[in-house]
Amino acid sequence: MSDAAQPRIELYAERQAPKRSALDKAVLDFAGRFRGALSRGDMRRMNRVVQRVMEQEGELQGLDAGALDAAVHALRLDLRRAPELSALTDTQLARAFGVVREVSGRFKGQRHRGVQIMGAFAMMRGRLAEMSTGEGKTLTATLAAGTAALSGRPVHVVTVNDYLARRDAELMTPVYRALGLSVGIVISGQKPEERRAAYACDITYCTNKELAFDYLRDRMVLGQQDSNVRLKLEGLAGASRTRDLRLRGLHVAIVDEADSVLVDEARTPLVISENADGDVDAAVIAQAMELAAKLETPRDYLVHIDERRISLTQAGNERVREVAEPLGGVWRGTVMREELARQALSAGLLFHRDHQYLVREGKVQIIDEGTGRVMPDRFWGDGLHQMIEHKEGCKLSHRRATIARMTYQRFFRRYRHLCGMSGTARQVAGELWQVYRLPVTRIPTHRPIQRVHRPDLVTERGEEKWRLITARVRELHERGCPVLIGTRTVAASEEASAMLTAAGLPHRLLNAAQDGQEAAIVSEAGQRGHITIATSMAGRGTDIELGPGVEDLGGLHVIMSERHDARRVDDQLAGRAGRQGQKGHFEAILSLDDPLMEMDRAGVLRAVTLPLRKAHGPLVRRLLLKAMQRRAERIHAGMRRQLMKSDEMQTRILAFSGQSE
Ligand SMILES: Nc1ncnc2c1ncn2[C@@H]1O[C@H](COP(=O)(O)OP(=O)(O)OP(=O)(O)O)[C@@H](O)[C@H]1O
Repeated sequence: MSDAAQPRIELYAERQAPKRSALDKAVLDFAGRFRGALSRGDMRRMNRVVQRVMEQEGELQGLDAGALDAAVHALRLDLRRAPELSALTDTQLARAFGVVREVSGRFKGQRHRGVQIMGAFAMMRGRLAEMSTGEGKTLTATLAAGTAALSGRPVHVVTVNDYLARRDAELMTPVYRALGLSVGIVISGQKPEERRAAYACDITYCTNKELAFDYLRDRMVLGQQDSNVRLKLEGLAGASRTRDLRLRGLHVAIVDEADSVLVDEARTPLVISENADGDVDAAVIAQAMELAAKLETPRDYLVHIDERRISLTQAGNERVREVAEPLGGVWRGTVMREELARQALSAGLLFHRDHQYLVREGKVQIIDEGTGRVMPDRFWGDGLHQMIEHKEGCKLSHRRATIARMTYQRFFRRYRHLCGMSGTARQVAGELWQVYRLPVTRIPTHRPIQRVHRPDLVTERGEEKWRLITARVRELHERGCPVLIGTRTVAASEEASAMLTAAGLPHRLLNAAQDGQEAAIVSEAGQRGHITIATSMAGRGTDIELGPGVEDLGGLHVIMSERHDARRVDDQLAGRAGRQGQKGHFEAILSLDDPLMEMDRAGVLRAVTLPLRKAHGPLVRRLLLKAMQRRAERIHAGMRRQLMKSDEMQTRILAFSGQSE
């Protein structure tokens, strides 16, 4: 790329949060309600860009290889003049999309469709393009990533797991290479030099987790100040400190599965910890667990299942003091002993094997409840991990100390240009605007959706539910229809597998395994006669191709056996059927025994609605479960707000002591 003009990009660029008054913020939050829907004018502009791209098709297809290269070169020179991505005009975008589309047609055999051009246009305008599952988001990203990279800005294409990062990068590399752009991949297990080399490429495909942690490590090198200013001030370009940096700043992020990355993952803070000096005091852990066994609910403590929290009552505090104070040591401090008691109660009551964690090779490994995947490198803090290890009879792991911490919310807000794609973002549009100032724009589908949604079936009891599911699966299987059964947790998928095995129905079970294997199994789920069980999130982002003759049988049949805490995850599961205008069926077979009903802690709603359920049956049961799901969504949104608040507060406090990031 030495032939092109030097891009005028900043060293380690990132956006500084604008200082706004509370009133300004409130006005902006309010205005956001109207930002998602495109105005008629915006719509006209978007359609005009699509039209202009299509109009160039003849001219561009007529170019020979040399002439197309020259067109790419001219485009690059033109795009590099823009001081900001947002300054690119519609005419420039239309030309860029036209050229990238032609290159994609020649080197990949796929020309972007009108709706994909719309999605890319929305992203170049700093929006989140909501495109239904199966609409080809991977290809859509090439228009935006290619254009942004040709303008000289480092682009990060962010996705949810290693498998997808690698797969998407490899799939699209022919297009980028033909545009003269280099592509890097950042996934887990890579060394710092490999990462640095990948981030030095024009376009880097990476997972949100690796990216955010690499940034966090860079911040530890750079310290607190505005990094760009600091680099300039200290004249560090080329000096040793920049050599330690991994990224080149936060210029452009294109986030795939954006609701999962920006909203769901945002519930967990990013923490870099290291093995701390000294072992965990095994005696204290054992004492805490013994103490917890002596406490009784509701006298001593209350369990808040929905918020996953335990609180001690006045009597409980007193009891803890009585039992623990004589033990001496850490037990003498009131705050400490109450915290230990709460943690020990949580370890026993809120964290369950095969739900929140697995025990593998004598180690407690956390399960990501959203994806059902195991996260071997994560640990619960404040002694909780060790208490669970104690409970399971495992060897206690090392004590860990936090050395840096931040949230995804804070991280992604720092991008100069943030945009994304998702099949399901509308339900969290308010939050995406409030947190990231990212409006959601709905893009129409390429072909009309043919998926049939059957009404939910809700039984009173779990056993009845599984009987119905097994019967339905058998009926479909006998006709040769492929069936995909979605469960919420690993444990539930195993239960489902046991049921089907008992019923003599051959199936493939997919949970918490490797992403690559998962994707392979999910992608085969559309073959005639296949039965597949998967946790709701497994295989997200993988295409399910229908086998020969399967469309005539009604396409893939998806059965949801449990509602997830968020409607979006259910919608993702439904979207596995009827992709790209193909035929497909979706139905939910649920029960009032499902864990979602735990939200109804004391069973009040259940008791109140019992006569109604008797009189009106299924409808009331259906509404009851929906109400619980809304409640779960509200609680989780509250937890994310709380995390953001505490993150902001901590930044303010730590900024004084110079420890944050
Ligand atoms: N313009 C196109 N021409 C031909 N085939 C296309 C085009 N765009 C996408 N496809 C094909 O459509 C299929 C679905 O694409 P992809 O998996 O990217 O969808 P998606 O929107 O990411 O789905 P999900 O929301 O489930 O992640 C792929 O097989 C892809 O090759």
